[in-house]
Amino acid sequence: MATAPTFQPFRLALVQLGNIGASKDDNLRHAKDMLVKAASPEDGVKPNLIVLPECFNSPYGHQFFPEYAETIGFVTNQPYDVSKSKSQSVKLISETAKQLSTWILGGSIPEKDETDGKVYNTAIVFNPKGDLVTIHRKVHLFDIDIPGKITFKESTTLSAGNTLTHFDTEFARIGVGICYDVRFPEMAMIAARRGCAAMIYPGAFNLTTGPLHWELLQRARAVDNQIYVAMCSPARDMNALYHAWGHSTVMNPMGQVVATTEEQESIVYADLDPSLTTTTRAGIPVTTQRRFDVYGDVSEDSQRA
Ligand SMILES: O=C(O)CCC(=O)C(=O)O
Repeated sequence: MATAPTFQPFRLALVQLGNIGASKDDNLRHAKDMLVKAASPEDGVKPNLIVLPECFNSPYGHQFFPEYAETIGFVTNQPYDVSKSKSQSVKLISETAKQLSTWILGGSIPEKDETDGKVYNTAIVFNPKGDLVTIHRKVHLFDIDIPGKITFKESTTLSAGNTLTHFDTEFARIGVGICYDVRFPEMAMIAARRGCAAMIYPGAFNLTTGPLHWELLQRARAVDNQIYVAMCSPARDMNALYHAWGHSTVMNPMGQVVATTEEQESIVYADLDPSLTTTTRAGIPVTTQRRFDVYGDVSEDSQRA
């Protein structure tokens, strides 16, 4: 894998999007309006990277995924022509990234792959020219059953992705996961060991696991790996079938909350600082104290990134 770009200071914005309803056109229009708003904070410092939440163009629920799914047709290491894309969401977020001249991690959308007929939960990443640089298909599907609290089975209609995803910007290498992926420490561990400055997870926790684990998991991934970790949720809508936790958050490599919010629609800004990563790693040097003679290095055996 190529050497990671040097981590430079950069500004991240998380759009905790509200009003995600049945109309995809309305959802996309509102996502665009909020991206435009996020690009113009009050202090005038435009974010380098703006993130949307999981499933920003459709209601969240396995029954909705096939109906809202779009064909993207992205193949790693092959040129992708957005103007010929069949995906309405890809076209719109691409156009917005270009208009704002900023990176956009377009949360996730239900994606139908025409070659295998399967539906995935897929994040889409655009550079400031509007090119689709990579996609990430959720690797760990959200299948849980906590009796009397929450039962959810994404695998009813979704298939799992099989690759890890990192992308290089002019300011850092960034790792991508989606929501439930945050529970699997290997993904963040591999990303950190391959030079990612941050792991970003569009996500939509709920009112049971949100208060229990949302912040804890981000804190854990950040402290384990001494990286920044961010999660971007939809706003909570008590009229929707799924009640998202909200609380989009950015955690620093010391495991401290840099920026967060409550459950309503909002935009969270954070300035990511490479010198904090450096001092964290120098002060608590776990990155050089690992005992790979006693246990394996999971980043060595994972080829797919
Ligand atoms: O892990 C959790 O508790 C929630 C995960 C989730 O909502 C998701 O993967 O969409």
